[in-house]
Amino acid sequence: MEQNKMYGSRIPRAPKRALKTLSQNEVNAKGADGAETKLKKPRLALDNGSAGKNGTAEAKDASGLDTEWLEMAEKNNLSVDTLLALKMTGKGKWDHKGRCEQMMPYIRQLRACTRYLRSCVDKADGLKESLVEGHEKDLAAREADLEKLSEKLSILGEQFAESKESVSSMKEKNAQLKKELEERNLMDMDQKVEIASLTNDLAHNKKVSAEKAQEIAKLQDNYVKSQEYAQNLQDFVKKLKEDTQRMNESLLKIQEEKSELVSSLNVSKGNEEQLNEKLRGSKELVSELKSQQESLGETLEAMKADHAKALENMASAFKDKEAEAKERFDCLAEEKRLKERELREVETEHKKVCLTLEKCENNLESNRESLRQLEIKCDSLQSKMAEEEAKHEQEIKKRIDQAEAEKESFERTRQALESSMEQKCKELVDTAGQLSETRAVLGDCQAQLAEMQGVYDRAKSELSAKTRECEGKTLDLQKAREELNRYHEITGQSAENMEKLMVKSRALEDQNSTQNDVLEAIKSQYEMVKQKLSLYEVQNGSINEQHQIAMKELEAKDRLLREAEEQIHEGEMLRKKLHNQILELKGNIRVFCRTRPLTDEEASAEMPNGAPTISYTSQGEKSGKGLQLHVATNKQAKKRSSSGESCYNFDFDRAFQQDASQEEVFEEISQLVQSALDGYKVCIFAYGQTGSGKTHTMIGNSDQPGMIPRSLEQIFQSGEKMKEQGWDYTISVSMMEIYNEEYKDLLSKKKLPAGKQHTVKHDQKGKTTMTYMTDVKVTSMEKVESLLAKAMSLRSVAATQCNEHSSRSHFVFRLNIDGANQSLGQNVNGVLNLVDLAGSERLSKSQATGDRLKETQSINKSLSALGDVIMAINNGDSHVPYRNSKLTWLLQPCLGNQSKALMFVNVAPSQESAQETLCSLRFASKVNACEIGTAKRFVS
Ligand SMILES: Nc1ncnc2c1ncn2[C@@H]1O[C@H](COP(=O)(O)OP(=O)(O)OP(=O)(O)O)[C@@H](O)[C@H]1O
Repeated sequence: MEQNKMYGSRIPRAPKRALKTLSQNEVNAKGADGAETKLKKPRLALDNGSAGKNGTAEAKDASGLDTEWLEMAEKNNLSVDTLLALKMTGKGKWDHKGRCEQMMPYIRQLRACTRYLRSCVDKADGLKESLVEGHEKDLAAREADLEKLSEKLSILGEQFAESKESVSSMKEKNAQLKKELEERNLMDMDQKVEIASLTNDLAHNKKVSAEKAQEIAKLQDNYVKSQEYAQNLQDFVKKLKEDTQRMNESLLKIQEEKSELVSSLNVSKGNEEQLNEKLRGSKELVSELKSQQESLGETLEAMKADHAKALENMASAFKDKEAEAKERFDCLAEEKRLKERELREVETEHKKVCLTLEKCENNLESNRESLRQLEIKCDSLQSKMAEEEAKHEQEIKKRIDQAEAEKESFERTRQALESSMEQKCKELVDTAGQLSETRAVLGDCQAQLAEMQGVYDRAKSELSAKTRECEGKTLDLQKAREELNRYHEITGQSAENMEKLMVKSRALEDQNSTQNDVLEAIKSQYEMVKQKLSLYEVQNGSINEQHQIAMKELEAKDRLLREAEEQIHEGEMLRKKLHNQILELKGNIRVFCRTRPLTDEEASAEMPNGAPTISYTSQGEKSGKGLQLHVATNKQAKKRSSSGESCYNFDFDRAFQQDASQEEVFEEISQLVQSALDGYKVCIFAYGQTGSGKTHTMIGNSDQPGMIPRSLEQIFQSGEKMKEQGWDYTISVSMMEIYNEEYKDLLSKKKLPAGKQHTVKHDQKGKTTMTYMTDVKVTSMEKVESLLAKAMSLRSVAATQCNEHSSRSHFVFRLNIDGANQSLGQNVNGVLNLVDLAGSERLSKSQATGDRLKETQSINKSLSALGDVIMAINNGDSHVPYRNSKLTWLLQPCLGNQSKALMFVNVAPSQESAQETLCSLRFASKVNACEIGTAKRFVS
C-alpha cells in the first residue's frame, strides 16, 4: 500500500483491479516493508471491523461469497457508493431518535456490504494464491525445461567438443597426410626433375648417337664407296685379265705369225732351193760363161751366205723373240696367276672387310699392301714391258736396218747384177738369145725378188702392225699406269680418309661404347626411376585413396560439425531466448545487494556479543535474497539493544553477504555481460553510500579484480569462442566521469577547446555519440587494465568524512561492442555501461562544506534524478526526465524500456552507517519494484 501510495495511491476499487495489482505485486514481491505490505489483502481500505463479530446471520453462496449484501442491494437498489453517500434524516434537526432508528439498518447494510467485500477479497486471495501456485508451477516447469535444455546443451557441447576433437585429430591426420603427400610430391618432383635431366641426357645421347649414326652412315657410305672401288678394282683386274687374254691371243697370233713366218721361211727356203736349183741351172748355163758365172756364183754364194746368215739371224731372232714371248707369256701367266691369287686374296679380304670394319681396315691394309706389291709388280711389269718394248724396238730397228741393209745389199747386188748384167748384156748382146734366157731367168729372179719384196713388205707391214699393236699396248699400259696412278692416288686418299675415318670411327666407337655404357647406366637408372615412380604412383594412389577416405571422413565430420554447430547455434539462440526469458522473469532491472566486510574500526564499535546490523535470510525461498537491517533506536548511544531497535526486511534478486568474493558476485552478472555481446544495451551500476564498497565491486584491485575487468575478460573470451561460430567483434572503450554535472574524459588529459563541452547524442537505434570523448579500440586485457589505471589516476577523488578516498564523481566505463557474422549476415551492436556511482551520503552525515558540499549536492541531485527516471519508466509515464541529470541523459538507452539494467546496492554492515544503509536499501527496493519493459536486441 505504501508503494501504491508512492506511485499515485492506486487503491483497487473493484476486486478485478485488486487482483491485477496483486498479480503484479506477486511478480515484484520483493523489497522492504512497503513492498511486503502489497502482498497483504486490501483490507485496510475497508477494514472497519469484522461483520462476524456482530453475530449477524451471514448468507453465503456455494462459491463462498457472502450474498446477503447483494440480495439487500438488489432489493433496495443500492450500490456501495449510494450506501456510503446515504444520510440519516430525522423529522427535524433534533430528531436523533429517528436518525438512530435509521442508523441500525444502515449499519446492518454496511456490515453486510463489508462482509461481502471481505468475502470478495478472500476469494481474490484464493484466486491469487492459485494463480501464484500455477505461476510457480509454470516457472518450475520452465526451469525444468531449461535444465533439460541446458543438459541437452551440455551434451551437445560435449558432442561438439568430441566432434571438434575428432575433427581436429582428423585435421591433424589430414595435415599429416597432406604433408606426406607434399613430401611425396616434392620427391616426385625431384624424381621428375631427375628423370627430366636423364631424359635430357638421353635426348643428348640420342642426338650424339644420331650424329654417330650419321658418321657411321658416312663410314658405311665410304665403305660402300670402298666396295665400289674394290668393284672397280675387280673390274680393272677383269680388264687386266681380258688384256692378258688379249695378250695371250696376240701371243697366239704372234705364234701363228711365227709359224706363218716359219712356213714363209720354209717357202722362201723352198724358193731358195728353187733359186739354188735355178742358180745351179744358170750355173750350168753360166758355166759356160765361166768367169762370169763363177764370179756370179761366188756373189750368189756370198748372197746366199748372207741371206742364210740373215735368215739364220732372223730365225734366231724369231726364236729369241719366241722364247722371249714365251717367257713373257709365262711371266704374264704367272702374273695372271699371282693376280688371280691376289684377287682371290683381295676378294677374301674384301669379304672379311665386309664382315667387320676392323677386318676391312686390315683388308684395306693388306689390299694396300697387295696394291703396293701390285704396284711394285706393275712397276716391274712396266719396266719389263719397257725393256721388252725397247728390245722390240731395237730388234725391229735391227731387223729394219738388217732389212734395209739387205735391201741395200740386194739393191747393190741388183745394181751390181744389173750392171754386170748390162755389161754381160752388152757383152752378151751378141748372145742375146742366150742372154734373153738369162734375162728371163733374171726376170724370174726379179719376180722372186719381188715376191721376196712382197714377203718383206708383208713382214714390214706385219711389223708395223705389231709396232702399232705395241704402241696400242703401250698406250693401254700408259692408261693402265695412269689408272694405276689414279688408283694409287684414290687408294692413298681413300686410305688416308679411311685411316682418318677409322681413327674417327675408333674414337666414335670408343665414345659410342662409353656413351653406350652411359646410356646403359642411364637406362638402368631410368628403369630404376621408372620402377620407383611406379612404386610411388602405387603409393601415391594408396595415399590418394587414404586421402580421399580421410577427406570423405572429414567431410562427414564437417557435416556433423556443421550440424552440431547448427544445433549449437540453435541451442545458443534458445539459450539467449531462455536467458532473456529468465531475465524478463527476473525483471529487466534487477537489484543485487552487497554488504562489505566490517572494517576493524567498525568491528570494535559494534556490540561485542550483539546481533549484527545486517542479517541474512538463510532458509526458505528467500535464502540468498532476503536480509534484515537492524537499526538502533537509541540514537544517543548508537548501540543496539534488543529493546531499542527497528528491524527492516528487504528482498532483492540477490543479497551477497560480507564474505562473498568478487568471483561469486561476477558469476551472477556474467549472463548480463553476455547479453551485451548478444547485442543488448546493458547497464550495471553500483549505488551506495560513500565507503560502502562500490569502487571495490566495480573496479576492485589487482588481487580481487572487480566487475569491470572481469566483464572485459569474459567479453574477450566469449568473443574468441564466438569466432568459431563466425562472429567477429570490435570492442571500443571510453571512460569518463560526471563531476559536478559535467562530463570529463578520463582517457585524455587534453583540455577541451575553449567554449566547447562534451555533448551526448542518442540516435533512433540507441547509438550514443559523445563529442570530444576518447574512444579506444581494445583487444586485450592488458590494454584495458592500462586504460583503467590511467582513468583511475585522473578520477576526482577526495577524502570525506565517510571515506578516505571517496569518489566524488560518477565513473562511467562505456563499452561499445560491434559484432558481425558474415555467414549469418547479422550485425549486433551491444553496449555495456559499467558505472561506479558517487557515494550517496546525506549532507548531514558528510558534513561537507565548500567544494565538497557542491559535489555532494550535485551527486545527490543526479542520484535522485536516476531514481526519478526509473520510477517514471516503471509508471509508464509519457515523459521520462532523462535530461534532469547528465548521468541519466548519458545512460538513457541503457535505462530505457529496451535495455537491461542491474543495480548493486552496496551497504556497510556497521550500525554507524545503518541509517544510510536504510536509505540505500529503501531506494534499491523502489528500483527493484520497477519494471522497465522488455529488452530489445539490436541486430541488423
Ligand atoms: N567486499 C569487500 N571486501 C573487502 N574490502 C572491501 C569490500 N568492499 C569494500 N571494501 C573496502 O572498503 C573500502 C572502501 O571501499 P570503496 O572505496 O570501494 O567504497 P566506495 O563505495 O567506492 O566509496 P566512494 O563512494 O567514497 O568512492 C576500501 O578500502 C575497500 O577495499
